Amino acid sequence: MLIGVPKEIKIQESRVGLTPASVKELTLRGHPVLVERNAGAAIGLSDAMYAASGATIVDTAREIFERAEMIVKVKEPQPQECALLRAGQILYTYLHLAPDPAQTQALVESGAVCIAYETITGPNGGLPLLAPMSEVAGRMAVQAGAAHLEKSKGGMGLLLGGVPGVAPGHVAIIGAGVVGTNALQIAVGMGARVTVLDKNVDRLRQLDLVFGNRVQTMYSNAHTIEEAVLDADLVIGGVLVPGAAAPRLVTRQMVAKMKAGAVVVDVAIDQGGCFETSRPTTHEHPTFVVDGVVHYCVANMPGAVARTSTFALNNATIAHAVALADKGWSKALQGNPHLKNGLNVCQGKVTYEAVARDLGYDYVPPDTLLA
Ligand SMILES: NC(=O)C1=CN([C@@H]2O[C@H](COP(=O)(O)OP(=O)(O)OC[C@H]3O[C@@H](n4cnc5c(N)ncnc54)[C@H](O)[C@@H]3O)[C@@H](O)[C@H]2O)C=CC1
Ligand SMILES: CC(=O)C(=O)O
Ligand SMILES: [Mg+2]
Repeated sequence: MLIGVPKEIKIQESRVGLTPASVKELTLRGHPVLVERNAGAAIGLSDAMYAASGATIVDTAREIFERAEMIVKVKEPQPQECALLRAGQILYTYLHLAPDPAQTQALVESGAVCIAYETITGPNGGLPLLAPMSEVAGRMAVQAGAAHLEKSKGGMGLLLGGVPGVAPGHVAIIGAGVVGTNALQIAVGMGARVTVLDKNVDRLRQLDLVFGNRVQTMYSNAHTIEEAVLDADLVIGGVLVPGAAAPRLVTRQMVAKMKAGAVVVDVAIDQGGCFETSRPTTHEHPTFVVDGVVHYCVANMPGAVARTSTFALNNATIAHAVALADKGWSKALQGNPHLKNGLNVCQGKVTYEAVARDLGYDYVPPDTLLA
């Protein structure tokens, strides 16, 4: 199968869909790979490294989209990329469709076979192709939050870990999944006081066993969320209902009552965000202020540490890329129910139930499209 890797074009996005090592996995199995010139140059992955792994370097994304049978990317296709997709072509990347009707419409119209990293499941549960980026974003969330608590960034002028004789800041983390757990690790490491909320009590139990009295665990409901958010200096949103738009758990009224100069980092923004006041921002302009509260809502946080993120992502994506290339999409999906859960749009149909429900499409089960 001919595979294509265009250079990412989202603002300040330097990750790349395949590393040279991943390219080699594919070329060694007889699958030719086209890589756009300079696709990995910004993170030290040169065209020469790709060529040494057997890739052919091509000058334009247009040529890659025209020729490749499978496109491997990182971020959701931007409008000019959607316009280049072809019927029957495989698109293997993050999509985050539920909060993005325009992209969904474009993918439906393309007729392409669109497999979303973020809804592929794992044999032990969880979302193994989302997890590495959630690890990155969860760790970064505390870093970003701490930086924006500084006066020069609009915050209240608070050092998260405190100093001897002065109390540390309070970090409230909503969602105790991969983002939440990684944020918690860093916040505890920095010496902050930490509260973590989730609806999944088993998850809270596990964190309690590991972190003991260094974190306070709370069952998540409207009451506990309000209590935690109003007392917090930094609130991190990391909730997820897989594939669906994020629940708006922190209301505009709660934000209005937060401390002046507090910071919220809405990691769940790529699924629409869990603060009513959130809207997506970019690494170029990462924050805005509502009612005196600094909002950091960057939808591609791992793009800021693109080198680490690219290697971590490829560790999780390459096995399915190889299966898709070896078997073709239909056989690969028939042979693996977890990969099948990644199919969001296929040949003009919406094949992921939560996306169909949130955006008002008819849901077509993937099995009806597998030959
Ligand atoms: N902005 C960015 O750059 C990035 C964003 N993300 C996003 O972060 C979000 C979280 O991802 P993961 O941690 O991997 O998901 P996860 O599935 O590991 O964890 C989500 C947690 O949210 C909890 N949850 C669901 N409803 C809740 C509620 N009402 N109250 C409290 N907790 C609730 C679940 O029980 C689960 O423990 C996703 O939307 C993901 O796409 C991930 C990576 C990068
Ligand atoms: C998960 C995601 O959206 C990202 O890594 O940008
Ligand atoms: Mg994102």
